Parts: sequence; C-alpha cells; structure tokens
Amino acid sequence: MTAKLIDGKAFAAHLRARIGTEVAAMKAQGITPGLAVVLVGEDPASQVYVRSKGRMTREVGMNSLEHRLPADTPQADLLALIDRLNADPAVNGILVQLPLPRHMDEAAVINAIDPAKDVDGFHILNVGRLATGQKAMVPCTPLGCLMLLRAHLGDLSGKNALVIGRSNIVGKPMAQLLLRDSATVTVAHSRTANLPALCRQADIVVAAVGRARFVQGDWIKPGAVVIDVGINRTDDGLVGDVDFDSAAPVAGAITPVPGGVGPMTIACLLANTLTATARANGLPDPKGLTP
Ligand SMILES: Nc1nc(=O)c2c([nH]1)NC[C@@H]1CN(c3ccc(C(=O)N[C@@H](CCC(=O)O)C(=O)O)cc3)C=[N+]21
Repeated sequence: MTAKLIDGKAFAAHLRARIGTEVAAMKAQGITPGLAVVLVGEDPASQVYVRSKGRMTREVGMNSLEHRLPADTPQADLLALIDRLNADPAVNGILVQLPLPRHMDEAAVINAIDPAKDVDGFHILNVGRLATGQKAMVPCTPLGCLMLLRAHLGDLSGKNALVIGRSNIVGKPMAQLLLRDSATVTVAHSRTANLPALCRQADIVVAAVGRARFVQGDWIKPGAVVIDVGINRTDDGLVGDVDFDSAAPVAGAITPVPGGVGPMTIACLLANTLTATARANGLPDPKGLTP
C-alpha cells in the first residue's frame, strides 16, 4: 500500500477562494474584514510568516494591518496597542505573533485581546468555550487539521485518535476538537510509556511534538491517517515530526511537510477573521469554516 497524499496546499487554496467569495459578499454590504498582526522583535522565521499572512489576507480582499515593534518594547506599550486595536471597529481580528520576547508575560498579553477578535483562539475564554462545547474562536492549526481529517475520513465518530504533543496551541485544542467529533482520543507526550505500541492502535495520528522525523513508519497502523504538524528546520530543509519516507508506505493517507498543515493554518486564520467579522456584524457564521 502507498499512502494517499493529503494536499494541504491545494485544500488551503480552495478554502481561501471560498473565503474570498464571502469577503466580496460582505464588502457589497459595506463591511470589509480587517486583520491586525502584531510582531514584536525581528525573529527571521516570524517575519516570513507575518509577510505571507499579510499577502494572503490582502489576496482574499481583507484589510491587513501590520504593527512591528522593537524587541525591547515594554509590555505596557504592547498592551496599550492591543487596547487600541480592541477599540478599533475596522479591526475584526488580532494576532500577536508568538513567541514573544522573554521579558513579556505571554498569557497576560493574549488575555488582553478582546475574545471576539482573538482569531488565534488562545484567549482563556475561547479555550474554556471550546472545552465546554460553546461557540468559540478555535485555534487555526487544529481547525485546519480537523478539516483535512473530515475531508479524508468523513465521520470521525468511534475512530481511535492519537494526538502526540500536549501544547496549548496544538495538542490540547486538537484533542478537544476530535472529542467533539466523537473520536476516542489519547494525548501522548514526552513521558508516555510505550508510544510505538500506542500509536499502532491509532486510526488517526496527529503529530505535534516539534522533533524532526520522530514518528516512525513501524509505529503506524496500516491504513491510518497521519497528520504532521511539525515544522522543523534541518540541514536537509524543512521536515515534519513524522518520518515521511517510512510512514508513507504504511499510512492510508498522510500530509507532507511543507505543503500540508502549514498552509491550512493560514487559511484558517482568514476563516476565523471572516467568522469574527460576521459575528461582530450580527450575521450568521459563514458555512463550513467553524467546527
Ligand atoms: N500567534 C501566532 N499564531 C500562529 O498561528 C503562529 C504563531 N503565532 N507563531 C508561529 C507559528 C507558526 N505558524 C505557521 C504558519 C504557517 C506555516 C506554513 O505555511 N508553512 C509552510 C512552509 C513555510 C516555509 O517554507 O517556511 C508549509 O508548511 O508548507 C508554518 C507555520 C503559525 N504560527
């Protein structure tokens, strides 16, 4: 067997095209969604992401507002900027690029964002809403993974899903989304005993550990769907958390890196911005962009 490639890049392009159509319809009603991205410091990888977010935001017809602050900006200045963006009716979504410089309290900064504009879904109120099944802003990477999984499997109900990684950004919200779709969810991490054996029972594997080529082909149950969230820069380029060459012949379907989950993350950021704009204007949620 050789795995079907899950083309996240193509899926994301379709998603952005649909979002573009919805944006055009909103603009006809006098509403232009606006996304503010705040970058503190000069991390080169962050600058690349922010640039491509800005380009794709404009491509779907939204306003993109970028705020760049020096690495030594006092936290109070960042909080003051967030307050201004919270109060600005032209801003529907706010993303503060992570990681922040070490002198800043990440939780304090995230929780200063108006939860209705929190397009990352990191605010404590959105975390709680997702965990309790209420209408929330959902983190972009897990939302993108969920869309890919549903597209390839249909109903996730009763599937054994293994999430490898317990971060607030990917692992935990991914587990919540899978649970909401009635999968049987296991969350593994660095202290998990006998991970290979656990993994061999999974119909769905979501790898989000941040270790290059960590998940081996002989851990994969034949036919399983493998979603690779990893973005690891190595001497031979960008690689995922899954050892693609050994996993692909065993899996039923697998996402590549690059061209898998990464582009879905940005498309879901735009989806969340559209959803936030609709909600701010008393319009129904756009179809198929929320879990
Ligand atoms: N507040 C916040 N929200 C984020 O969503 C956020 C963040 N901070 N900090 C950094 C991470 C990382 N991230 C990526 C988005 C797209 C790709 C992506 O499109 N990757 C391409 C390749 C990119 C390349 O070649 O470097 C791909 O996988 O095909 C990767 C990584 C969003 N992040």
